Amino acid sequence: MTQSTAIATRELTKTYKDVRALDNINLDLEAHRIYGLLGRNGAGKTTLMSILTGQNYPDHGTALIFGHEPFEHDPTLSRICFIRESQKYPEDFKVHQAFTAAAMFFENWDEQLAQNLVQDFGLPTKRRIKKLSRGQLSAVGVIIGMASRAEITFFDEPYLGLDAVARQVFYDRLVEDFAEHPRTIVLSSHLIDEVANLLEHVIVIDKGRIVIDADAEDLRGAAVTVTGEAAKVQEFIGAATVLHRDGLGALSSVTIKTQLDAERREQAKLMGLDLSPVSLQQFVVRSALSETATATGEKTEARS
Ligand SMILES: Nc1ncnc2c1ncn2[C@@H]1O[C@H](COP(=O)(O)OP(=O)(O)OP(=O)(O)O)[C@@H](O)[C@H]1O
Repeated sequence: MTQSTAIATRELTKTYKDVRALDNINLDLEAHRIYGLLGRNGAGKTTLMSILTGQNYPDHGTALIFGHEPFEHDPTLSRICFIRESQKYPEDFKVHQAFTAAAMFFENWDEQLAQNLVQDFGLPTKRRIKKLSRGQLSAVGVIIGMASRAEITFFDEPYLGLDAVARQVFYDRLVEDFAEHPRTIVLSSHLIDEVANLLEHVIVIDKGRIVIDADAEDLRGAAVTVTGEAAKVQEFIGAATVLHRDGLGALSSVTIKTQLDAERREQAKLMGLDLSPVSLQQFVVRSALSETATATGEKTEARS
């Protein structure tokens, strides 16, 4: 753990009866970066975030936030904001009362930012929270998460019900505000391509295990899809790791995990092969599936 480590976990494990929700999680998250926590339904994202925010505790292992275990540790908890998909507010609270309560709790609260976001989202602040639409409720969480300016902010799929325009407002404002006020953001999302440009680092969890923990920049261009005559595709890819394989008659399209240099690209061209980039979403989906297949003894090639 270094000075700039915001979150460190070692052998973090959590089991619910017969479900191993987290299995030996070892992570180091640096301060002042935007992390994507990605994974399928039930992968363990919420469990991990709830332990990191002191709302749950592990069976085994440690989770340190700025060097402290967060569970019932108020000085640490006051540095964290956790916005969940199913965020609960006190019964009968109006929107502006939720903001007032948040302003009292978070010492870096920025009221002007909150007001600007209220305008951006067109949120009726005098309405009772229980009367809000699903998207408006998400907007309340997004505003609290951003205006809190907490040193670590967790957004657990905060966009439920937000339309495409509102989601884009969220992403744009987050990037703008982060540039002026760097902090650690952990964003869990299923909409990987939508958030891809925001993320500096990507953590993918599958069945409670970390399957990818890498800088987003390294993942862009970490795979390529080669399409063309099946025999030539096979000759070109050689022993590269195959993430996905599709075939139609004599044609095949194979996604391989590799960075191609100019020479290899030229070679593909001379062989009449097409090269297409792989989006972060495709890469994550393919890699997670191939990791799962490896772990269960299946052959990736058999999964086309
Ligand atoms: N309180 C609980 N009791 C029993 N099982 C639980 C409990 N909370 C979570 N689980 C199980 O632990 C696993 C991980 O759940 P978790 O909510 O962390 O996943 P997730 O990645 O956040 O999923 P989603 O994307 O669907 O929200 C799942 O199999 C889930 O059913």
